[in-house]
Amino acid sequence: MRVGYGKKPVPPRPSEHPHLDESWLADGWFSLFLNWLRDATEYVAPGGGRIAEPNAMVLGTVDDRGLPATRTVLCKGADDRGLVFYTNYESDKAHHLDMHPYASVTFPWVLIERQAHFRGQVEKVSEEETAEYWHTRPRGSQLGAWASHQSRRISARGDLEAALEAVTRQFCDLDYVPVPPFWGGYRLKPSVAEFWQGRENRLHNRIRCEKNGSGWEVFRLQP
Ligand SMILES: Cc1cc2nc3c(=O)[nH]c(=O)nc-3n(C[C@H](O)[C@H](O)[C@H](O)COP(=O)(O)O)c2cc1C
Ligand SMILES: Cc1ncc(COP(=O)(O)O)c(CN)c1O
Repeated sequence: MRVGYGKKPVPPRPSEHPHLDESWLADGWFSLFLNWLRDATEYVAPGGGRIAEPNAMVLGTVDDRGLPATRTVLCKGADDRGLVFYTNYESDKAHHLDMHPYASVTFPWVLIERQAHFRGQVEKVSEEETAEYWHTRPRGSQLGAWASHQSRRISARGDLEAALEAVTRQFCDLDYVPVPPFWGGYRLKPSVAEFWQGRENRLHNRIRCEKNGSGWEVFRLQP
C-alpha cells in the first residue's frame, strides 16, 4: 500500500505561528513544554475537531535483546524534574526499565504540526506520589488495574471479565480500593529534549536542548 499525501489542514494553520526560536529554551524544556501541552489541550480546529488525549505520549524502551518497543501512555504529571506516567510494575515496559532505566517519549501533536520529544533516565515515583494519583482514578479503572496482569498472556476475554468480577467482590466492602503493590508511576527525567514545529517545504524548525551540568545547551537542528 502506498501512503500518500493527506489533505492539508484548513486555516488557521498552526504553522503560521512565529518560528520556534532557541531563546524559548534558554531555561530548559519545561516552560515551552507546558505552553505546548496547553495549546494542544485547548486547540479547536476550524471544523471543531480537537486533539484526542493531548497528554498521550509514545514511550520507547528496549528489551533484553536491545530490541526497541514503543507504546502509548498518558502523561499524568509534569514539572521541571520530569514527566510522569502510571503503569503496571510487572508489565513488559517495567521489565525493560528494570534492566535498562532509560527511555524516550514523544508527543505527536500532528493536528497542530508540533512534536515534543524527550530522552532520559527513568525512575519510579514515591509510593506517596503513586497513592495520591491512584485515589483520583475512577473505581472502575482501579479495579481494572487489579484485574489485569498487564502484558501476560490470557486465553480468553472471558477470563479477564471473570478476574474483574473477582476483584469487584474482593473490594466491595471497602470505600477505597487500595493501590496494587504491582502498580505505580515512573518519572522520565529528560537529559535531551527536542521541539519540532512544521513549516513549509519540509523546512521544519527543530530546537534541541541537552543537559550540560546544571544548565542546558540549546541548538538548532536541520529538519
Ligand atoms: C491513548 C492510550 C493511552 C494509554 N495509556 C496508558 C497508560 O497510561 N498506562 C499504561 O500502562 N498503559 C497505557 N496504554 C496501554 C499501553 O499502550 C500498552 O498497551 C500497555 O501499557 C502494555 O504495554 P507493555 O506490554 O509494553 O508494557 C495506553 C494506550 C493508549 C492507546
Ligand atoms: C492500562 C492503563 N493504565 C493506566 C492508564 C492511565 O490513565 P488513567 O489513570 O486515566 O486510567 C491507562 C490510560 N489509557 C491505561 O490504559
